[in-house]
Amino acid sequence: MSGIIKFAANRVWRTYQGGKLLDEMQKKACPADSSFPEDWIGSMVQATNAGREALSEGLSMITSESGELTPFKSLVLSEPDFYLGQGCEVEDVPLVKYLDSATRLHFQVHPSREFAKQRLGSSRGKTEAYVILAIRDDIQQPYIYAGFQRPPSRKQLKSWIEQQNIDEIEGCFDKIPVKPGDVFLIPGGRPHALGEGILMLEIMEPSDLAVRFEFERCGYVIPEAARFMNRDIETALDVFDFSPVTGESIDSTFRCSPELILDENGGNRLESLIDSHHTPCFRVRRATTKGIFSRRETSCFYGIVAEGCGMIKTENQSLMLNQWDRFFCPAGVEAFSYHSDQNMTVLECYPGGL
Ligand SMILES: O=P(O)(O)OC[C@H]1O[C@](O)(CO)[C@@H](O)[C@@H]1O
Repeated sequence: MSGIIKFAANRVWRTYQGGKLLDEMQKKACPADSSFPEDWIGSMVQATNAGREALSEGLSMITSESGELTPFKSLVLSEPDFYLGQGCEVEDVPLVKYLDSATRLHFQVHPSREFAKQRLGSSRGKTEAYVILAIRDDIQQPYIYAGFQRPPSRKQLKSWIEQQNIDEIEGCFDKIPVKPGDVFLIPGGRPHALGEGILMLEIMEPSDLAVRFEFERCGYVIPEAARFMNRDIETALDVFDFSPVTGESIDSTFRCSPELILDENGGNRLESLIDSHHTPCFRVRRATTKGIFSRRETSCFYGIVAEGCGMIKTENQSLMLNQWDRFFCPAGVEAFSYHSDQNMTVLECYPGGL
């Protein structure tokens, strides 16, 4: 395999409900919400699901040229210079997911990279970004929670967590309205919860580290080991950034506005959604094609077809792209072109810090 790789669905078990829209994308006979609300795209990260350790979840599998099912990660590691490019390590490549929530997710906070390195023996934290793709029809006011608008003291939060006083915890946040096309970056340390009825592309540092400080959602009780990353509550509290993100500073702290990189006369457009001035952890671009869009990228990336359909062509390959298709473009494939007469939009997710 020496070119662009398309991925099949890779559904992952989580503690919350959702995934009906992902079932629809997969053209399942009876789409329904379940405990598989996420699809990890070309993932090189193992999921951490307490009580399900015997199962291998998270890692994407691909069919090799000899017909064997192999982890995508093994293929990448067999030829890192071609797939990742020189100087890029597997840990530099973001974890990218479709996430489809039927219910509000539990309140959680992820470690920053520094915290993960210093305190958890992990090279990556979980700074994460959301590109909102769609909202369910029955949701009138879609929202996320992010950052404390009214930060509690550490002591107060500890007691609310111990007593599971979710009303008090929820009172620390304002609902942040979201709509398709919106982009948010949630740095490690910022507490958050995603609202119900949101389909998004989620891009994050490649880890599954989470402090879950709301222990029960919709009847599911999070096992103790999964609450504080198998550590104590003081360690969990150390993860939080308690500094306030007031109503007025929500947008400047979390929202990312697209920046135009290229606008060709014919209607092709390349925009930067997340760049190194937002975070060193990953980059995200949006390519819209009307006609033929010739591109050069020396870095590897995941491509996700968010709208429309068309083709991607290289010197040796010509692949159909339908809406919701996802692929990996190795660093060694520098020149490629998108072809579409329907404004095909591809979200491109790149490693950071290179
Ligand atoms: O607690 P769970 O069920 O693992 O779900 C956590 C989910 O929340 C997110 O961190 C989004 O906030 C996802 O990346 C992650 O999979």
